[in-house]
Amino acid sequence: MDNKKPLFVIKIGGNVIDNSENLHYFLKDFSTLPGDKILIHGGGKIATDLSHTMGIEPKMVDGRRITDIDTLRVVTMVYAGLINKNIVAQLQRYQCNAIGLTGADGNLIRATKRPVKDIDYGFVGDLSPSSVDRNKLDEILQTGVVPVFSAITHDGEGQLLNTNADTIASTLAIALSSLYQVSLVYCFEKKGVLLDVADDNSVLREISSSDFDRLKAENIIAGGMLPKLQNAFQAINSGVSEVYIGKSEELEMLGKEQFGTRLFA
Ligand SMILES: Nc1ncnc2c1ncn2[C@@H]1O[C@H](COP(=O)(O)OP(=O)(O)O)[C@@H](O)[C@H]1O
Ligand SMILES: CC(=O)N[C@@H](CCC(=O)OP(=O)(O)O)C(=O)O
Repeated sequence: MDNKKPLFVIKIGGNVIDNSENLHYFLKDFSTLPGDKILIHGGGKIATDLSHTMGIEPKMVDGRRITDIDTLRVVTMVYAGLINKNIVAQLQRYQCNAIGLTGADGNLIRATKRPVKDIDYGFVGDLSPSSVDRNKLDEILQTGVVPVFSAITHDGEGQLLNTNADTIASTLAIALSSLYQVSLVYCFEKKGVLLDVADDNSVLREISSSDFDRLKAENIIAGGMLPKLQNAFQAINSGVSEVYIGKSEELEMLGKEQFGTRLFA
């Protein structure tokens, strides 16, 4: 029997954040989840829209943003400022005492600038489980305050780095799995991993890593779902107790009814 305390590590994606009604609905449900919890948010869609407005052409390769110095300024303003502080304020409104963080705050997540190979991603951070100061994060959790992480980390040498929010969520979940019984939940705008991406009723209730390989080969899983599932399977294979992917507006079903897609090793 696992007698570790339960912990929810929940990630919310950019398409939900872009819709204030859906975001508020999600935050209300998030605030009522019992026990310890951490929220990680993206915001890629808003950063892309603002980049266009500012005359900076966004460039994505394999789901990762090429982050030159101007783009780093935009994503820091958008993720660590605008979105992070709005989410924290909304959570306070629902009596959920939250604290907004980047990886630089409290030196909680230290990343490594992605090495230049075929592609120079610029100021993009890569993570490993040792990137996370799990004891410091545990101290924050024990105060009862809910950490809310944006997609910004640092390298310990004064450089901020743009870091994929799905990867931050799985890395935090893995790092904390030695202290907690972690449920990692990816919330986005669809009902789960779908057999037909245009049909919200085609949810696959369970997928294993061999199903993932097959669905990838058949092109049923594509785009942003590929890195999300890679991160999610890494978590399930590295000590995280359970991993779900589902719709942000259905979070209240978690632990009560069937929520989204559950992953199996
Ligand atoms: N089989 C699939 N089931 C669900 N979504 C899929 C599938 N294949 C591709 N996708 C796409 O993946 C997207 C989710 O990835 P992404 O946009 O990175 O998520 P997030 O909003 O959490 O950052 C969905 O909006 C959908 O268009
Ligand atoms: C390096 C990198 O790609 N970082 C991501 C971070 C934000 C993110 O992950 O947002 P979503 O969850 O909304 O996609 C980006 O700038 O798009």
